[in-house]
Order: sequence, then C-alpha cells, then structure tokens
Amino acid sequence: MALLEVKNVTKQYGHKKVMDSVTFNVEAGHIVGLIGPNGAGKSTTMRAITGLMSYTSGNIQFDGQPITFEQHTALDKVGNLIEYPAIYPNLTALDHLKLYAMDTPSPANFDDLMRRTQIDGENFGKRKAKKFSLGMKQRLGIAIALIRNPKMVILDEPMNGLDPQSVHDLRELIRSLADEGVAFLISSHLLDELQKLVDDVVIINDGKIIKTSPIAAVFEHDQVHYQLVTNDNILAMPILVDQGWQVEDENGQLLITGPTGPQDIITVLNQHNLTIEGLNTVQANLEQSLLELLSTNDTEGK
Ligand SMILES: Nc1ncnc2c1ncn2[C@@H]1O[C@H](COP(=O)(O)OP(=O)(O)OP(=O)(O)O)[C@@H](O)[C@H]1O
Repeated sequence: MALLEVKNVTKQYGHKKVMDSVTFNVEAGHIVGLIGPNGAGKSTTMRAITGLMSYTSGNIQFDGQPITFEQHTALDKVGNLIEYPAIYPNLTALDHLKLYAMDTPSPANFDDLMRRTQIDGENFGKRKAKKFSLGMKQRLGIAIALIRNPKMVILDEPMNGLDPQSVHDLRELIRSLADEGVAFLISSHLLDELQKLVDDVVIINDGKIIKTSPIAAVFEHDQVHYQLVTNDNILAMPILVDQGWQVEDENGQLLITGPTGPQDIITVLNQHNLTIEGLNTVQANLEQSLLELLSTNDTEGK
C-alpha cells in the first residue's frame, strides 16, 4: 500500500469542479512533483491532503488512515509548508521550533534541525524573526515542517524567495531525507529545479490529473536535439538531411533531431570537410514537455 493514496477526490465550488476525480499515490521515500499551470488545482489538492479543506467526494488515506477535514490524526506524521509559514516577529528561530514542538512527544533534535536547514549558520537561531529575509523565513518554515519527524512532507512552492545557493541546499536536504525514507509532495513553478529533484510527477490541469509517471517517462518520447554550428551551414544542412536527420536553421544554428548520436554527425561532416564550430546536446526539459502535454490534452478535450 502506498503511504499516501488520493482516490477519486472531487472538490466543487458551486458547479465548478476544482478537483475532478483526482487520483494518485505517493510512496515512502519518493519525491513527487505536483505540477500544472496557474489555477490547475495544486494548492487545493495540497489543502485537501493536509485536512485544511473539506472535499465533496472520494477519499484520502495516509498510512492506511483516512484524512478528511474533520478527521486527521494521521496528519501527525505529515509536515507541511503551504503558502507562508506562521512566523511570530518577536520570536527567534529556536523559539519557533520549541513552540511548534510543544504538543509533540518526541520532536526532532533542534540543533540537528537547525543545522540541516542551515538556520544555525549565521546565528539565525538567536535572532528575532522580524529581522529574517524571505529566504530565511522559508527555511524556518521547512524546519517547522520537519519538527515531528514526519513520514511525509508537503511543500507548496518551497523554493520561492530562495537564492540559488539556498535552492541547491534545500534540494540536498530533501534528497537526504528522502534517502532516509521520508516522502515529499512538492509543487513549484521552478520546473528546472523540480526536474533535478523529483522521482515522479503528477501533472494536473483544470482540476484533472493528466499524467502520473516517473520523471524519466515524461521524457521518454522526447527525441534528443543537437545544436550545431559549422563553417558552412548551408552546405551541411542537405548532407545531414540525406542521412536521415531533421534539420532546422535557427538564427545561424542548426537544430538537429535524428536517429543517431553526435558521433555520426561529426563523422559525416568530416567526410565532407566541414568544420564544426559548436555542437551541443539540448537537454530534455520539463517545462517544454509539460507545455506539449497540456497542448495535446487541450486538443484531446475538444
Ligand atoms: N474558495 C474558493 N472558491 C471558489 N473557487 C476557488 C476557491 N479556491 C480556489 N478556487 C479555484 O480553484 C481553482 C484551483 O485553484 P488552486 O489555487 O488550487 O490552483 P493552483 O494550481 O494552486 O494555482 P497557482 O499555481 O496559481 O497557485 C482556481 O480556478 C481557483 O480560482
């Protein structure tokens, strides 16, 4: 049984279904990205899972126990950071951890938590929260989400307001916790960052799940592209086309999609005495794949 099971959950506001039979699982130790355009239903889904909101039908189970607006003992083992954390300006980071740990019989070790979330680094532990930057508040929010040694953590846009180094550190923290068995459900608009982190994706659009799959499978139908510049692109183009590659001229660079790898491109150009001035692989990109999926979905829906 998966750690989190969301089955046919529908949430209706009046006649509008903002969650329409939403179904997906999160396994222990997996990092799952919940992605979709603005207004797709990501926050609503996270709010339903964390018992913050009632839902119209369907069911949600965590660790075999139901989660509803009224019933959420199972949530003792779920940490979350949804929107902004409740932070009190006159308390220090350490005060916050003590406060949030008050009703927890065996909270995480505060020093360990502050070290892992890098709150201790510049003595933030002793500084009042009113002096914190947005990034610092975000780190404190994540530390609070971890205070109960959760089995799963739900993070809505956790990278907002963080500088690139902090995003990198957060990624490392999430990965190390996942290696210890903690599951994560994360939404983010920073798809490049999410792509580096998640094991699985759940793609939602207009309240409906349009894909759930391992991240690698999102790219499996994407062909690899190469960007090429030669000393004579006009000559190179038909030579490559003859060999079965699709070639487009994009502002002086040839964008190549084809049956075989770069070694064959190099060989055939060498045979024609063409000089390669640049050859790069264009990585598969979650943002592009998401846009393609959404456009296919739109067409199918019509
Ligand atoms: N209280 C509410 N009453 C009516 N409609 C609502 C309410 N809360 C959310 N919605 C609608 O539900 C839909 C989903 O909103 P939600 O905030 O879950 O989307 P999201 O995917 O998190 O978007 P974003 O990326 O912009 O945060 C939107 O159309 C929103 O307008």
